[in-house]
Amino acid sequence: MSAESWSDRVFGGLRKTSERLSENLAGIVTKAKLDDAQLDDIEDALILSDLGPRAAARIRERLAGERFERGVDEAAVKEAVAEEIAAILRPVAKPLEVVAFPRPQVVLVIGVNGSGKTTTIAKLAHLFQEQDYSVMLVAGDTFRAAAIGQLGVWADRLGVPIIKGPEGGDPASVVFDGVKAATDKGSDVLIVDTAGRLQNKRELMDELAKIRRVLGRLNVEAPHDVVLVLDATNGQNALQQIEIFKEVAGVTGLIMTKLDGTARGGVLVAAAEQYGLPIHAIGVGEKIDDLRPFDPDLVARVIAGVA
Ligand SMILES: Nc1nc2c(ncn2[C@@H]2O[C@H](COP(=O)(O)OP(=O)(O)OP(=O)(O)O)[C@@H](O)[C@H]2O)c(=O)[nH]1
Repeated sequence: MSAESWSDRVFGGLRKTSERLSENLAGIVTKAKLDDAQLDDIEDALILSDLGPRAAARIRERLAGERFERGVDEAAVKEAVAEEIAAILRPVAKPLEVVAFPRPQVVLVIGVNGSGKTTTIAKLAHLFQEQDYSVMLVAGDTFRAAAIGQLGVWADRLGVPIIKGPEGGDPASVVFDGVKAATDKGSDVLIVDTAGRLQNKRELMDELAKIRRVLGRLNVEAPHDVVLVLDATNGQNALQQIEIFKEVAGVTGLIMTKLDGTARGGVLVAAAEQYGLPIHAIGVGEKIDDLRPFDPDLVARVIAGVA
């Protein structure tokens, strides 16, 4: 762990998002009481900050119902916004837990190329290692030699075994080998990388369905988790990806990466409100320990600019 604390990194990572919201809210509250026009402006500001129409409407509702005992000013509004964002995030904040019996717990990781999938797998492996779980990786994206190579480099660095097939090989057969190897070795967690070819929905769907069939034959419970990795810099497109991957892959939870590179981190709130899928962790940097289970209250306060 680097010297900087995790909350400092979340704060630093979400700084742009927080500034965006502050800029959008600046100067809106000008009267002693919030009137409808001001509430409309606040709602617009929240939508402009990528929180999405549903979360924005919910926060508006909350503000309209607030009594603001100590007078209304920007700080009071931000405080109420933070509280409502926390109320949206709390129910979905769920770390990935290793509960599978028999072992291994099979975690299928999906997401479009470039979303940060490979790095996230490495960070997840590290997170599990820190909890004393044994981890094995499967390079299931057999379409790109680079993806296999990159995961291999991470596996070496972390000292975890990795099962690879030949480039162009059948992903389901590599996954099969992975589950067998992890079972034989008694590994606690098996993390499976998959191809992210969203351009060809049919092929992707067939491939994931085949992986599921093969997994199910070895262990009816597997995959235990289907984790979608999203790149926060994609803003509203990230929501579309949830929609599509839910349909093709039966997503069980989300990890949002690259929150440090964007002012669009509000999309985390939109995703939570719109889909209610568990959010397992957030990524705020490229280093191995830049991924942690997320603390909804901390994130809410940072986004709203009251931390
Ligand atoms: N700033 C920042 N960069 C990240 C984060 N997560 C991943 N990255 C970077 O994003 C880039 C893409 O990450 P990969 O892990 O290669 O993503 P991928 O989805 O596997 O992409 P392909 O291998 O191209 O399919 C890399 O340069 C990572 O270092 C994050 O939380 N913050």
